Amino acid sequence: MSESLNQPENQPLFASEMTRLVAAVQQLSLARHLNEIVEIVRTVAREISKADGASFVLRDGNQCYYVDEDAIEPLWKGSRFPMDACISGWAMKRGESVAIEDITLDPRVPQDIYRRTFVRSLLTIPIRNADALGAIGIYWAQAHTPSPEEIFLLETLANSTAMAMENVRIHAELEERVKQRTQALVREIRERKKAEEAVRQMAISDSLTGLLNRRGFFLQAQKQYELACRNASPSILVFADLDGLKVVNDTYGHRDGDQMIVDAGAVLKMVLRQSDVVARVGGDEFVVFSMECEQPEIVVKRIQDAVERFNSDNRRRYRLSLSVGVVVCEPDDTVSLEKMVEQADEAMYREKQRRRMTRNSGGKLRSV
Ligand SMILES: Nc1nc2c(ncn2[C@@H]2O[C@H](COP(=O)(O)OP(=O)(O)OP(=O)(O)O)[C@@H](O)[C@H]2O)c(=O)[nH]1
Repeated sequence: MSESLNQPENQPLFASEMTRLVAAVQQLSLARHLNEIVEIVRTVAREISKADGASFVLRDGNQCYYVDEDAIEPLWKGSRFPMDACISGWAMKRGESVAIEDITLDPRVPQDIYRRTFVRSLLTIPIRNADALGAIGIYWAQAHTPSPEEIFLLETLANSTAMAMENVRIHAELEERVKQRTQALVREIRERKKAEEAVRQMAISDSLTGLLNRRGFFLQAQKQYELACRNASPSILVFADLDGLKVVNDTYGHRDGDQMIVDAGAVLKMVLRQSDVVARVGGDEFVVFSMECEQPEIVVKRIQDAVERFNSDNRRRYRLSLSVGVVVCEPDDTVSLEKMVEQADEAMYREKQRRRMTRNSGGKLRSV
């Protein structure tokens, strides 16, 4: 501290400005963004020095960026000057405050930049930690030589500013890290959920047809069956089995056999309602649970008509043929879904036998 700070006549003035500075330092310690710091510093710098203007300058690479100002007339807000071409750059580079009573007489001052301003005297205080961060510029319209107290107060303000800027940088870095970690976690959770859903789908799906498999069928149909029982409404269970798949496999190969299974699944899916639960429950066996109860004969006819349409619309090496059994499920939850699948299977089997007999007796039902 310089000698003049101890002089009694300076104490009252110094005390009120010190109080203002302490308040500013507290505010700076709480600042979380650079613009808060800029606002505090440019205002307090002018108040403490009773100056006609104060500006906040940031070092931006090799340039001095005049971020903001508080002055009786506009100065250079928003402008950038090379470090070597302005007094803030000079102060930043040397880490020294510069006081100039008459700017017109100082060769370091770029006259063309100052000529159109009110500035007659100036004081520039660098803001630094290990590196130059910026500067505080204070300007007077009349000739003024800043006192050591003024310089001391403004240098203290500059030091607190450097600390506040470092806090803001660390805070922003932490915030960014938290943000990135949070985004990574959200991505991880989303991907895990997707993977879990894919595994769940795989566990209940038939990979060849994309229909539900046996497990998926019982999971979904059971829910619908319970709902139908609660609503006391009958539903239906369809069991369909391909005719002659073995012959197709043996004659044309398994690729055609697979295609026949896929075709059968597609026909069933097309014929039935969106809400019906359709599954492939065995090699060439399909089941359907429908909450829309219809006469079994009508359901069978709809399926057989669709099979016929398929055969006439598609040029496959085989003819699609399905034996279909249908049971009506009364809303009686003492009868299990498994039991009803069994009953529909038996109905299908009877139908298959009937078709076989028809075929053997010269009927036209030919699957290949
Ligand atoms: N291509 C293919 N064949 C399968 C698949 N799963 C089972 N099969 C075959 O399907 C045939 C089923 O034989 P069967 O139960 O006698 O059925 P079918 O030949 O349709 O005879 P019917 O039902 O009596 O008309 C067997 O030869 C199985 O090997 C599959 O995923 N792809």
